[in-house]
Amino acid sequence: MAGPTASENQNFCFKDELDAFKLSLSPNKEVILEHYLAGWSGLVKFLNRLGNVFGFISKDASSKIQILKNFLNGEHGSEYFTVQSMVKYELENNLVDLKKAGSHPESGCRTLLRLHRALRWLELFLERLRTSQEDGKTSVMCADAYNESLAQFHPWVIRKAAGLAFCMLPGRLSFFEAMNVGTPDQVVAMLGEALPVVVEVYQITQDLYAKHDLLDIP
Ligand SMILES: CCCCCCCCCCCCC/C=C/[C@@H](O)[C@H](COP(=O)(O)O)NC(=O)CCCCCCCCCCCCCCC
Repeated sequence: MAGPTASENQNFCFKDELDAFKLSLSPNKEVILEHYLAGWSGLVKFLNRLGNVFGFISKDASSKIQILKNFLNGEHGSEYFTVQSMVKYELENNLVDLKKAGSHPESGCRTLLRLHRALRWLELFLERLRTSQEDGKTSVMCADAYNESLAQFHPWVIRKAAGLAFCMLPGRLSFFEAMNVGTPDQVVAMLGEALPVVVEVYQITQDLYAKHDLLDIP
């Protein structure tokens, strides 16, 4: 795998990507979709830098980001300003398949739920990275975080493919370097600052989805 060139590095810093999640929190603690999606796009950009073996993961994430962007830029875009307004709008207008896939297989609510579940994986993985020792293995941290979160929603074949892809992750130091944040200590400090934001965005969305009984939509 060829590493990123210096000029690519100038355009990328993992901290910026996580900052988008901070921006996604409105003053009254709603989640602004545009910034939430920018956060995800940044993560996908990072994943693409790690190599082609993660292509099937980044493709799926990108297509979900795109579905939501299309709503945001579409005729009813203003209804999609926050995750809260999206849920209200789609539910009030019967735009969500709540029990089984029907006429709205790609609603904003179900699409965002997939990313939301992945955000929990991100939280667990980043926390493991943050507290890892020098000899820690990113592949193990990633697999443990996945098994504790997203895996329960995936069929066997996806779990298998994901497990194989995790083995191709670079070691802890190269991984930190790819983040382009600075020394390992600086990466750890940045993660310590960024993680509470990811946790908060996750929790707000989780509570909202639980309140509307949306956590299991197909
Ligand atoms: C750094 C290693 C990255 C590993 C990413 C871990 C998550 C593994 C997810 C495997 C997903 C495989 C692709 C297919 C998924 C879909 O079946 C499934 C269900 O969708 P459906 O209901 O429409 O069918 N989709 C999903 O669950 C959504 C997955 C979204 C994954 C987003 C992953 C973005 C990764 C960003 C990596 C950033 C790493 C940063 C660390 C410092």
